[in-house]
Amino acid sequence: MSKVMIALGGNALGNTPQEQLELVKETAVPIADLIEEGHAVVLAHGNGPQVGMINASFETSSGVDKKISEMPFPECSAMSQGYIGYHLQNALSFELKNRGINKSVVSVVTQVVVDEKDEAFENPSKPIGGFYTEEESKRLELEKGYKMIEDSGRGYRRVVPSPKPVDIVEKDVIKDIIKSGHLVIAVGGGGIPTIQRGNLLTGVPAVIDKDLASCKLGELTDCDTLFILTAVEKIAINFGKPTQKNLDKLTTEEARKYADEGHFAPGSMLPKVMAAIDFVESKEGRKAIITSLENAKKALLGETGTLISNI
Ligand SMILES: Nc1ncnc2c1ncn2[C@@H]1O[C@H](COP(=O)(O)OP(=O)(O)O)[C@@H](O)[C@H]1O
Ligand SMILES: NC(=O)OP(=O)(O)O
Repeated sequence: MSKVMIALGGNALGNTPQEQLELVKETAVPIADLIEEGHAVVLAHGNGPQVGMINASFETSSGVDKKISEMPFPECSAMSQGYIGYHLQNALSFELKNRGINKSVVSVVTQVVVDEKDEAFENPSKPIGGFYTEEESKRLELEKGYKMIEDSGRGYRRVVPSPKPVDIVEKDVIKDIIKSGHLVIAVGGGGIPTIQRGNLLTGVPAVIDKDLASCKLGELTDCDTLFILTAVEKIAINFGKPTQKNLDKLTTEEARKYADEGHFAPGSMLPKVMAAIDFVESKEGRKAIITSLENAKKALLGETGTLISNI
């Protein structure tokens, strides 16, 4: 049995709180399957759509009603961890109880240390919030000073800095929860990005990539498998072209070569592949699997998904 660090992608959560509350019931099933089979699981999730929505809502409301204040970005990250964690806890507890599995599910509001000199602060690249037309995007750039980019043919989105995770502040308590046999949800949305000066931790306006933060948490909690669950069953070269070829297995050297050749889109698949490479190379014997949520069980048995491994 393995110890699995799961990074849950956007399709596990949907785009609105109402959609999310329904979707997490399905999301809980493959996760409970893994637990039922005896695997130890640590769970992380994204927050791009959610943190963007929370921040934009406060900005808009505070412009209309002066009794509503603007919400600083790190607090928006904390709120996103809170409500996503609440939905996941609720759905997972239900699914586990129905199977007679006696485990509590708990979310840890997680702060992740970043380097204040990380060059990502000068180069916003992480898409958040909803999708806009080109016209709306130009207006948002002018009116709100947002930086907007076109996101993989899906429309325009706001981008914010995405520094690399350096350390996880709550790592010891997360390890204790795992040791106690309960299910922990941590580094939600990549964690709240935090600058550390001595004992003082200060949140900063940014969004850490959840796949990179999951890689860091998987290393710190000594997981043997990093499981990146997204919308595709396998990763591909020549993605979206007539020559697309899905990949079953690749070494970190092959993965790096394909990444250098530009096969993985920067705002979406590239960070997943980079997180997988980092995780596999962090300790001999570690492996990473990228697949879809519904294929999680089969992928862990080696029947589908893309396996990144040097064994
Ligand atoms: N080479 C590739 N192989 C497979 N999928 C790719 C590739 N390049 C880009 N993608 C896209 O990346 C998406 C996953 O990224 P994203 O939607 O940002 O992830 P998340 O599930 O974490 O929200 C896939 O659904 C697919 O559309
Ligand atoms: N924080 C983060 O990586 O979120 P998404 O996976 O939703 O982009």
